[in-house]
Amino acid sequence: MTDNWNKAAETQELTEIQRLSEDINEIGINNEHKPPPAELDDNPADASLLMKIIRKGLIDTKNDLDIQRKDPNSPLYSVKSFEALHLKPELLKGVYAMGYNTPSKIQETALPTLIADPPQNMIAQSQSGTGKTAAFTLAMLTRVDTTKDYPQVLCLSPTYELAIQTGEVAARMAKFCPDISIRYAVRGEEISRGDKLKDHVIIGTPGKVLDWSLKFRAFDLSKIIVFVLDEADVMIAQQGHQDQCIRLQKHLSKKCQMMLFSATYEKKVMDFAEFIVPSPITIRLKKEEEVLDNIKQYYVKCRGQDDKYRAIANIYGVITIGQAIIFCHTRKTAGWLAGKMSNEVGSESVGVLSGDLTVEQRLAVLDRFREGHQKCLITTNVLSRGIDIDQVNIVVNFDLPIDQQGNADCETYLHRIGRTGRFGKHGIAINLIDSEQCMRICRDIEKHFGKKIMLLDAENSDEIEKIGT
Ligand SMILES: Nc1ncnc2c1ncn2[C@@H]1O[C@H](COP(=O)(O)OP(=O)(O)OP(=O)(O)O)[C@@H](O)[C@H]1O
Repeated sequence: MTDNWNKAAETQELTEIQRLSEDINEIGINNEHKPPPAELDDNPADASLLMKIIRKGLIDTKNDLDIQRKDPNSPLYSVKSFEALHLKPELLKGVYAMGYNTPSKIQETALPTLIADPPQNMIAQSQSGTGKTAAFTLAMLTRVDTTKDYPQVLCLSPTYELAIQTGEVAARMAKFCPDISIRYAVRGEEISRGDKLKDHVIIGTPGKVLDWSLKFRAFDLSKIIVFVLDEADVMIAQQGHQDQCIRLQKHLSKKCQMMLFSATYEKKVMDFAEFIVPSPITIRLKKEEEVLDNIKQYYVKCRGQDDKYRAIANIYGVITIGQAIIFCHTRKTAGWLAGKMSNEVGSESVGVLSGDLTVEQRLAVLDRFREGHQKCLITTNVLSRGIDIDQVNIVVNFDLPIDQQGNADCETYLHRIGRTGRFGKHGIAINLIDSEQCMRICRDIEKHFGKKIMLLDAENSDEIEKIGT
């Protein structure tokens, strides 16, 4: 009886929620002639329903995106259309075929400069998930001369997965440019001695590109007219990558246009970038702009590893999680956590991606997650940068990111939490804290970005419910 009553009440409530959500979507923000839904503010019952709508994510996210696009402080703000950016008609068609209607701030700001003549070097910073890939990819494709059959554009990424993802974006953008040929230079792709590449665009990781260009002489670096470093700060700051990138850069012609993109640049990295890139145009964010407002950050106090696991289980039990990425410090912890979670929810729902897998295994895990077969991906820093999966609404730092000295690694933190809240979506970042030292690191991160990381009691389901997106 009580069950039926509850069900009836639930159905009525859902109908109410749907009605209200339709009203809100209908009013929309595009329709400036209609008055705001004042009655929602006035009626407390409606107001609590509104909260539920927001929590259930029933409001059309398109409207939310539109709101952000009209806010000059948002990284999605733009005043121009893609047409006004003077892209080639085939690329414009590609952009629209991808469902992009208007450019983001970084696209609007960077693209006109990147495709103008004479070519200019650029070091650009924009928050995670704000469309940097499209910005540099469109610039790369614009520069290709298909009457010449040799590599002209070289784009380097720090990881295999990111190179593949960028290549896929470039291929989709170039859908209406059938003459442009793109080649991946990543582990698993092989060429033979004596091969001469005819592809216009090479996208790969530094080691493989070095092999193909300098060892196999499969293409001539001095003929490259555009050189892109994605995740540029890590490419020029991390020892291994730095040596490789600088070796490659030495063989480029003086006229080669250099484009460096990232969401983060530590001061000394930016200084170094400005030193190695001749006369760059620099697009920088202020420190307080780096963390996106659409990602809410929390910390949970835990008593050890098992307690951290329980916190995740509690959160899972209460809020609707589209997909989650959980970052661990080591492969060992990732494996341990995956084992525990698999026991509880079944191994088919949990993926683990760490550096000990083969590239084929890594790609297969990522594909399964991207296609939504797995709801939760447990990983290490290998996946902290660039990976773009729309449905990820929670990032958990099972272990906070630290540098080699054991201090807060603020850049990695920003990239990790940026796996959620892509292109204006709402996201949640949860940091699990199990020691004084961890708490100190959390505070350092908070101070560094000047954005509050709020305490969340993972034993309190009402509190957890409030943070749900
Ligand atoms: N103009 C646009 N309109 C709509 N969606 C867009 C637009 N530009 C990019 N996107 C989408 O936004 C998402 C994030 O873009 P992208 O991966 O390029 O971000 P990013 O700035 O490179 O992030 P990160 O710093 O994490 O590498 C992608 O899913 C992309 O398809």
